[in-house]
This record gives sequence, C-alpha cells and structure tokens, in this order.
Amino acid sequence: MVTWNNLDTLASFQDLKKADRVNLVEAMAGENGAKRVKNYTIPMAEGFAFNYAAKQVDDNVLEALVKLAKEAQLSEKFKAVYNGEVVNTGENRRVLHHMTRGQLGQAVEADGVDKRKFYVEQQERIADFANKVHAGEITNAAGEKFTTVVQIGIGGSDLGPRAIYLALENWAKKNNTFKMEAKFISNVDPDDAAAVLNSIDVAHSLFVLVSKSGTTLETLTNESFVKDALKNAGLDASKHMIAVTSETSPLAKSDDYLAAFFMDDYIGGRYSSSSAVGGAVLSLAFGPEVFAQFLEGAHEEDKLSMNEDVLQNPEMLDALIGVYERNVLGYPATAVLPYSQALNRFPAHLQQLDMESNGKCVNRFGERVSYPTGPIIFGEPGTNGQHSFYQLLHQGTDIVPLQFVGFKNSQIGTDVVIQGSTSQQKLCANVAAQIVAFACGKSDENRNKNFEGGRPSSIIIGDQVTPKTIGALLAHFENKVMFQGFLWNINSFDQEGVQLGKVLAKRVLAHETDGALKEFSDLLNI
Ligand SMILES: O=P(O)(O)OC[C@H]1O[C@H](O)[C@H](O)[C@@H](O)[C@@H]1O
Repeated sequence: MVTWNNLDTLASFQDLKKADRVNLVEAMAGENGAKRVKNYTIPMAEGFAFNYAAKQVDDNVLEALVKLAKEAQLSEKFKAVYNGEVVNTGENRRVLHHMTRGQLGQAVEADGVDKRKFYVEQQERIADFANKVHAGEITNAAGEKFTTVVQIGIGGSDLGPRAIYLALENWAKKNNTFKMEAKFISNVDPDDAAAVLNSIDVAHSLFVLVSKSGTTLETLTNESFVKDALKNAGLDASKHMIAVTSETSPLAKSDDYLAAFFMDDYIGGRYSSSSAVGGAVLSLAFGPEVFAQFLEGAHEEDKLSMNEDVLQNPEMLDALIGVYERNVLGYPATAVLPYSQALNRFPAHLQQLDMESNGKCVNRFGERVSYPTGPIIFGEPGTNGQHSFYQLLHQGTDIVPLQFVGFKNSQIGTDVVIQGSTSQQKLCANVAAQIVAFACGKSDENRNKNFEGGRPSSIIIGDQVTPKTIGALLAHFENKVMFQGFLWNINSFDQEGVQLGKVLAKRVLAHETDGALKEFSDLLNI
C-alpha cells in the first residue's frame, strides 16, 4: 500500500534541506569537474545518457535524494500507476498511457476489456488504415491517392504529435519512409485554419479530427471550418475525415467520418502521443512501422523508470534534482534547451506536459500545500536561444536551472566544413561551452563582464533524433513529471485550471456579461 504525504511532512525532506549546499563553481573546476562529468551520468534507453555533473549536487545531496525517493515511495507509486490503480483521484480514473507502448506490470481489465489489448487493437486498426491509404486502397471520391494529412486538435491533441512529426520529418525523408506531408490546425483564430487550407490541395487531403473529449470548442469550430472548405470545393467531407476520440465522446458514434479510432479516459491529453492521438497522424505521415519504433523507444525508457536503484533511474533522479532545486534552492523556472532543430516544438509540448500536470496548489486531498510545486517551463532550440534569452540566464538576478538535450549526429547529414569544423561540431561545441560557462562563470574586474557562474544544468546526450530516440525522450519527460507530482503529493493527471476561462468565454459569446467582463468584451468588439 502506498501512502500519500505532503513533501514537507517527510523526515528525509527535512534532512535534505540541512545538507550542505554545493558550490558549483568550485565543484566543476579542474580535475574534480572532469571527474564529475565522468561519474555523474546514467545510461538511458536508445543510447542516451543523462549527465548531471553540472547540477548543484554532490554525493551527500544525492544520498539525501535517494532517501527521499524511498520515503516518498516513488517506485511503489509508479507501480500503482502501471498496475492500473485509480491514481487520478480528481477524475476518478486510472492512468494508463504507459500501456499504449507496452506492458510494465499486471494486466489491467477495465470497462470489461483488457486495456493493453484494446490499445494494441487500435494501433493495428490504424496501421491497417494507413497502409490502405498509402497503397491507394482508401482514396478520395475520385479514386485518387491522399497526399496530405491535416490534424485538427488542440493542447494534448496537437502539441505532442506535432512536435514528434516535426522531429521526424527530415529523418523520414532521408530514410525513405516519408509517406504524406502533415499539417496541423489548432488555434480557433480563423487565420490558422485559413492559412493551412490555403497551403494544401484539399481534394487530396485527409483530415484527422482529434479530440479526446469530443467537446473542445476550438477543435469543433475548426472541424466546421474545414467541412465548409470541403463543401465549397464540391467535396464530401465525410470522405475526407477520420476521428480520434475516446469511446465515450459524442464523436465516437458519428457517421461523419471515414473511420474512427479510439483512446479512452485513462489516457490524459498531454500523455496521449503514444495512443491513437499520435498514432493516426504519425502512421499516416511516416508509416506504421515508424510509429511502432517510436513506441518501442518509449517503452524501453519506461522500463528504466521502474528501476528501484534511484541512481540508475534517469527519470527519478532528474525529478528529485528538480524538486531539490525548486523546494530547497528556491529556483522558480526550468529551461528546456534542445540543441537540435528537429526538436523545434518539443519545448512547447513539454510546457503543457509539465505545467498542466504540476501547476497545482492543492494536494491530492484538495488541501492547500505550503511549498512551491511545478516550475515555469520554457525553451527554444540552441543555438537560437543563445542569441535571445541566454543573457538573463547567464547574468540575470534569477537562477534558472537548465535542461540541455544534445545529439552527436545531424539527421539529414548534409554539412559543411568552415574554419576547420562542421556545423554539427559547432552546434555540439556550443552546448559543451554553455554548460561550463553557466556552471563555472568567469570573473572580471568589470562587473558588467563578470559571470558569477553557479547556474546548474543537466544534459541528455544521444546519437541522433530517430523514432526510437524521440520515443525515449518523450517517456523520460513524462515520467519525470509524474515522479515530481508524487513528491509534491499533487494529482498530475487532471487539469481543472483550464475550466474557468472556458466558462467565461462562453458567457461573453452569449452576451451574458457584466462588470469587467462586459467592458473587456466591448473593448474587443464582441
Ligand atoms: O482532446 P480534447 O478533449 O479536445 O482536449 C484538448 C485539450 O483541451 C483541454 O482544455 C485541456 O487543457 C488539455 O489537457 C487537452 O489536451
């Protein structure tokens, strides 16, 4: 049995607070720094390594973190998740996204079916459908092949699949598995749908309507927008649209779609990339085999998250260090900095994953917690970020912990040698340089040119962005966020915070406003 306790009631947390602070500038200097880089690293799946040499920890702090992990029962709580216990107590639901990519624990039967079987069945239905589209067996009304797939969805029904599509687009082209171009419509801003529709050939486009709830205003509005465009082009919308939704949603039984694929209530939106939500668009774009490889990578990383040896469990340790930074060192934010253009939208996905999961001020029992929870997450790919907000990261008044991701190889392979180095080498040189610059700083008599250092970072290093590695990376962050939620004793799997704005927007549209809401409605000409 697991017990859910607030972080500040745990004896090991009080001990952690008493542990001597690490002076990162000193720790990372000279031979000692080199030793840390060699020793403070954990192998991950698919050739990745999680290196935390430049984090503000030493053996003493690590020992305290290991004790905290034990007392907070992190492994047992993960077990409760993958064995199908109702850990999403706010919504009274199980949390089964790990099961979309493999079986970690016992079989889970819910709603009268074996859940693993259900997810696999949906994957197989999607694979079959995608193969038929690629083979020209499922076509438009004129019998011509579909060439483009357009996903309509928002939040978890957009960000993850979009980030993964962009991450693998060039890889798939290079490896001859690129089947269909994918586009995404998410915003209710009419310019989003209009711009995408202007950029495609609608007659040869297949639209994937993705909404777990089937009730999201933006998505349903964009569906109508697209249906209008199809009608105006003289096309039958139901021959151009498939749906991905939960079996209980209002969309599930509609005849408006060529086909419908299902997830269920046990897959949170932001955790749904490995379900039919990511499966449909990614299988259509790159082929089902590529999607299967992505799932394999995620499953391999999930297995590492089960390791009860904290110092061999990359997700658990990453989570613990993050909580140390937030709750003991008092740092307010975390920047995610992938040194890879392919991961252009990955920080946006992580923003939802992390901030929607752990942006909570009450614990699992609805009581206010008296310590900070989820940090502000932001990020951009390097080196672009360096020429933008790194100034604040290096010399600003706040210390922002950094999470770098770097790859030894580019995806496309086209490169150029300028001044003795390739662009890929320049990219990697920059990330190595940044880690040391942030940690060690550089003194200068001119205060303006002085770098205090002591700014902690970790790096995940891999070979290349591939279907398997992106799967492992995604699982790493999903599980890190989950472990942090356990430590803070919050429910990381609901998102009540998005409701109020939705309710008020409806009132504005119904002209049922007064006070400030009415004034703002008038200012915006609604
Ligand atoms: O997939 P849907 O039900 O349309 O939901 C789309 C998104 O909207 C909601 O407001 C939630 O904040 C997100 O967690 C969710 O991913």
